[in-house]
Amino acid sequence: SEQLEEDARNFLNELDARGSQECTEATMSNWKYASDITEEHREEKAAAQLKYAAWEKEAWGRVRKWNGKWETLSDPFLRRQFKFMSVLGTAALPKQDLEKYNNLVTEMSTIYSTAKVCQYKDPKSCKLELEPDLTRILRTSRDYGELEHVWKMWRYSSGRRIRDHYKLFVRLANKAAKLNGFDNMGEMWVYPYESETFRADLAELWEQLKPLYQQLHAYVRRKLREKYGERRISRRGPIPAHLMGNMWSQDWSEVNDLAVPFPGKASIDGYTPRRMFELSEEFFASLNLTRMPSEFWEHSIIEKPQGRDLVCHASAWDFCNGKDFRIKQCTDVTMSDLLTVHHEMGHIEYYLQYKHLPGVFRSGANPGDVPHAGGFHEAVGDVLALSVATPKHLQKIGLLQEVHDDQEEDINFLLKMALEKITFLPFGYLMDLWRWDVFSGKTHEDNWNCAWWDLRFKLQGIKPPVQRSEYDFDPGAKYHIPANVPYIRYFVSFVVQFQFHKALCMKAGEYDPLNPAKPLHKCDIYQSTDAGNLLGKMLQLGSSKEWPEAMEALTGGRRMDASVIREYFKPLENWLKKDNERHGEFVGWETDEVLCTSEL
Ligand SMILES: O=C(CCC(O)(O)[C@H](Cc1ccccc1)NC(=O)c1ccccc1)N[C@@H](Cc1ccccc1)C(=O)O
Ligand SMILES: [Zn+2]
Repeated sequence: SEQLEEDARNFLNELDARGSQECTEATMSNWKYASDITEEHREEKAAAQLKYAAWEKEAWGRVRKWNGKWETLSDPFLRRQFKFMSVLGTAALPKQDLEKYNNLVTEMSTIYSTAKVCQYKDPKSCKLELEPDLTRILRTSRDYGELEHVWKMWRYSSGRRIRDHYKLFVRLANKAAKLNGFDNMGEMWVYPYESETFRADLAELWEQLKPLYQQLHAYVRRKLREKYGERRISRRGPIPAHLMGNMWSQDWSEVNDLAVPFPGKASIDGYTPRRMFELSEEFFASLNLTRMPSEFWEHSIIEKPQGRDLVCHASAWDFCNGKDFRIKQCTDVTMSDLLTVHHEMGHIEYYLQYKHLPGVFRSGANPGDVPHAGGFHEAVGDVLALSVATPKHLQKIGLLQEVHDDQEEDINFLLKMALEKITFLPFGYLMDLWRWDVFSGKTHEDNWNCAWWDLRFKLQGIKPPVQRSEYDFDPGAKYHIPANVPYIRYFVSFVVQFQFHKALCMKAGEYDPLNPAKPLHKCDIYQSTDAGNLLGKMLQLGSSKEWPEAMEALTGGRRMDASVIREYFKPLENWLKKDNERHGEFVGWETDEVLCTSEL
């Protein structure tokens, strides 16, 4: 009835106004702790989280009174708000359990963010931190022993120390999931993807992408064998995990110099973090998207503050008041961090584009909210970075001197992109494959670490440089596990970002499937307001529409489609096949080594 619609609209508006206020308060306390880890800030954050949970419970109780009525509303925009607000989340836990749950996540995240490691050459000096120290060593050192030391000691100082916290966390997480009507927390995490076939679709995407990954793996293994010798890198075995230039072997682009036969690297020396952020803002503005508000520049933390502990892992924050948006990032002046800058700015741009929507359609950065269409949020900045990374664009902005537009440079460029994008796929997939199995009980806590290395071997074709056991907890050495941030969103993003890129490139006239002079990997959408307007229209939807509908608005398609990323890398795939054949490389990996012993 008209009256019911009217009452529902008023009811939701009132909840939304109060919810934004509560959200602002809670986010501020969360920010203060994440940017300055002190006991006082920890207590304040804990209290604010309980206060926010009390509000969520009150709102949920009032929404329930509409059960049986809201389903009959004719406006889908209203129905969808009720649908989202009907799932309470972890606030469903009894107060003591919720307090314990929150404290465990904060404690695990703090152990991770404050972990220190001793120098390889000087065991008495133990002040090395993940950012920037260990990240730099992993990226620049080619000393096998030093890399092994850093890889092992990081896991000793982070993952191993949170194993027991994680046991209790899993129990409480599953208790919360059951109180929400889910079998376990893994089911609650995939619910926002609103698709019965979501997990099957992911498995199919990986099957379609595995052949390309295996070709790349075989090529890189040969290059690393040539560098470190046959004894360390066997012809048919998995690659030792500490040699890929990244602490988690999730991005191999830093071994680019070993893998890519030619120099000609772009350099960002002489830049400052502020310039890096302004460069990114410039790109968004060139697309007729929104520039950063003044509060952003005023309150963001874009360089690591000295003299205090903080969570350095990058994040983008929405303070729920339509004005205050911030990034916290311990920016290092490197090309890799320039990509992270675009990634974080993409989150902020999404916030800015959908800030007019009701709060329930604005997915937040808080790990608590499982953002709907999480994969899109993770893709926005990366889509722009696909244009920025092209030699054509890097030369345009003065980050690359000479550009010769030939086949050699093409393969060179595609190899670097594959070392960043293709090598990530198995990692992006296995992170939650492992966690879903842990939440469902399929992987028992006595086998956590060896189940992790089974997946790391099976999907990534890597092995630990030193044997592991169940005294270790290597998943805990990756931020998103102690911080309880779901990860499948990144796998989704790495697939859909190429679908978005293709649609925007066509709109910008930069890509033409019938014109070999305009292949997808050479496209740069910079300054295309047509492309920007199309992207903006999708961003303004937030999660007010189901994600296939949002995708259709941009790409015309409704499914995740691996054929686009395969098309982008086609020239490289052909080149790798030929090169691996020419060298008689074995494609794939096998081992009879025991990577992890399950004795406790
Ligand atoms: O973790 C990140 C970047 C941090 C973030 O922007 O995804 C951040 C993670 C986070 C931090 C604190 C609480 C929750 C999530 N996510 C956000 O800031 C965020 C999340 C959802 C909505 C809006 C912002 N990237 C992943 C994967 C990745 C993505 C892109 C390139 C390379 C690698 C990684 O580093 O392993
Ligand atoms: Zn992100």
